[in-house]
Amino acid sequence: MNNDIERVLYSEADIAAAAQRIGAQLAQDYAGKTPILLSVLKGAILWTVDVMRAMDEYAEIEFIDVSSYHGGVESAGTITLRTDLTTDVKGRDIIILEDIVDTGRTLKYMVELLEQRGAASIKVASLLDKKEGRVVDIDVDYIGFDVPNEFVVGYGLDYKDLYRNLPYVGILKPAVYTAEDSATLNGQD
Ligand SMILES: O=P(O)(O)OC[C@H]1O[C@H](OP(=O)(O)OP(=O)(O)O)[C@H](O)[C@@H]1O
Ligand code: HPA
Repeated sequence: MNNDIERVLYSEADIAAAAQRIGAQLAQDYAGKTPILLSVLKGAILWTVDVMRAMDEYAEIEFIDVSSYHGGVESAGTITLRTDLTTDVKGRDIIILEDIVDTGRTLKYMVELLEQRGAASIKVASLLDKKEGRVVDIDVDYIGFDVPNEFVVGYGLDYKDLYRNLPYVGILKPAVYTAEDSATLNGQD
């Protein structure tokens, strides 16, 4: 699996430090508020457990499962709500936990959904912010790293549902997806 990575961008230690930094900042900013940490599955799983453990403040943890990449390297442009959250967010302070904000479509969808449901406040804490990928106008409030415009995997981020279990974030060798995509096109997959 490591052989498929062109270059490591953020090591396990880099990511741990970012989670500590953001967890501590959230504890300070949300003191006495008991926010909901809303983890966006599946990509944000590792980021969620690391940030929540670094946040020394009362908080509830919820999950929502949305997808637009369907395992590939391009956003489908439409968001599929696979599993909704069951908690009432009306009047609550929400912190969306994301692994990456790229085109911004997933985040925009999430913010609109939470606004419609009457959330009191909505902020986002993302491990990665790929600003060059943006196609909708939306900002990230708490950023782990500004990531270059490359397709990255690891620490929750996937290609075809693989690589999420790498402890670091790295650039996937383009040969991995170009080879697989052309195999698919040729009916070999
Ligand atoms: O800013 P965007 O272009 O919308 O991309 C960001 C979203 O893409 C990934 O999810 P994906 O659809 O791959 O689902 P997954 O988390 O289950 O892998 C990632 O976890 C974000 O939620
Ligand atoms: O660079 C990425 N890698 C994995 N998943 C993603 N979802 C949006 N951008 C990416």
